[in-house]
Amino acid sequence: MKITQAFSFEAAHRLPNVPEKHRCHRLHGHSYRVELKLEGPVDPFTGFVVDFFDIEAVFGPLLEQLDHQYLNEIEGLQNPTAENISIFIFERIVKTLPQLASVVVFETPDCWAEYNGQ
Ligand SMILES: Nc1nc2c(c(=O)[nH]1)N=C([C@H](O)[C@H](O)COP(=O)(O)OP(=O)(O)OP(=O)(O)O)CN2
Ligand SMILES: [Zn+2]
Repeated sequence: MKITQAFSFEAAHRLPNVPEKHRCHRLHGHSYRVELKLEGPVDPFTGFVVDFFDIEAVFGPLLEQLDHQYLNEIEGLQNPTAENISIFIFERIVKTLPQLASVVVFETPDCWAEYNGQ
């Protein structure tokens, strides 16, 4: 069974490794959407793969570190592409949420990256 919980945060960033004339080289912001996708068996008693409240409890503190921040200043996010943000989140929560199958980070409704650990 697969379950997904979605979150959102606002943040500023710039992409330091694109050419100067690339518009994302300049400081700008996004309303990010994060989807945490989990996979595992349904517990026959609770009916849950994982309680959504437990997912929120694990991800909440990390979400707070990202929300309304300049992402480039966060250790490990010096090049905050959607790809690198999804890796950053996955690596920090997978040990506590072993059912985590992938992390999807939407920069815009049309552009996103999904990381499943490889
Ligand atoms: N593979 C990736 N490509 C790009 C990334 C990324 O993370 N991974 N990021 C960017 C910039 O962050 C850029 O800001 C993307 O957002 P935006 O310019 O707002 O996107 P749109 O082209 O959809 O904006 P419109 O104004 O709606 O045209 C670039 N590439
Ligand atoms: Zn951007």
